[in-house]
Amino acid sequence: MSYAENFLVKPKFIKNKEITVIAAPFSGGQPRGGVEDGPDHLLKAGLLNQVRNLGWKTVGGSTDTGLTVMSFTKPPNDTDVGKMKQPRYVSNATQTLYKETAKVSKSGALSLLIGGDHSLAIGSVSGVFEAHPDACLLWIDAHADLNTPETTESGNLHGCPVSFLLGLAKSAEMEDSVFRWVKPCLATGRLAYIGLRDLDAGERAFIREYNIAAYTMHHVDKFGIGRVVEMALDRINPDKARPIHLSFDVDALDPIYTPATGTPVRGGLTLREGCYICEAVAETGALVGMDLVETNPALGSTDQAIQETVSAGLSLVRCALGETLL
Ligand SMILES: NC(=[NH2+])NCCC[C@H](N)C(=O)O
Ligand SMILES: [Mn+2]
Ligand SMILES: [Mn+2]
Repeated sequence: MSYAENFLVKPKFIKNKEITVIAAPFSGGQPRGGVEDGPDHLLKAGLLNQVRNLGWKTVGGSTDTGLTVMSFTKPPNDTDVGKMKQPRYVSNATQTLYKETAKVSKSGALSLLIGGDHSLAIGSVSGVFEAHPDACLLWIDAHADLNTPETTESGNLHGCPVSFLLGLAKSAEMEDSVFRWVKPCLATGRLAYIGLRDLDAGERAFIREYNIAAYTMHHVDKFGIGRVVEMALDRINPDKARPIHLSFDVDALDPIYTPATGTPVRGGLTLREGCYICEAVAETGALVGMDLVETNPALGSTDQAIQETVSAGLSLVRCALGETLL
């Protein structure tokens, strides 16, 4: 038995332990420069080889090395639509990503998105759910990213992807807008959050109204991460039959571990708690898609801060792919 075969994750919905990495150097969903360099840092730190060393076959991608590096161009005259900032840029980018991700997922491989800001999840989740329509979504984040074009206070679209996926935006802004292509693919009962600690008023109202499974840092303290993950998965995947998409915003972790990110919030998950979530998902064998987003190397105050953020991100990916299973 080879060293790689020794890793025990047994993917239920993925062909031959195949994976394609999609690098999306995109920052249009928020105002801070640098998050577009996240993928490059993660790749230079050895992401592809680390994935391969866990027995995954990196397949497909534009260069047939299992990696697709996307490129995005800013459309001219991208004026605000309602409160939404850079709506055409985000719509074009996420639509392109959606098509790429759907292709990967339909090929039977696991789709791993490295970002880039969290607006990208409009595309990655749409693409994964096209191939796996019965999937559920675990969203690990300090934020709910559940604002609609009406409720957003900042206008930054990285604060809105979940509302698009759920189809919560009701206004004409959505119907006539550049985001017409987004088909709501997610039901409120298939979404769970872990790590929340910075919610806007509109987001809190939606969580209550739709009874969304939302575990804040308070719940993590109260029940411990083990129970929280169990409760979250019981809510969205009670029969354990559904594929799982894991969308991980590095700001879910405490800024002690991931300082180089655009909207850090103190009082977050420890690195071990973040890894535990990923390990618990790996254990199910049901992972079909993962996003690792919001690594912004430009916001690390020292080289060490950047390096720690990148290596924490890599740990999360490896744990989700089975590194620590015995
Ligand atoms: N993906 C993120 N880091 N999102 C932060 C969102 C912050 C805030 N709730 C907003 O809508 O602007
Ligand atoms: Mn966040
Ligand atoms: Mn986020």
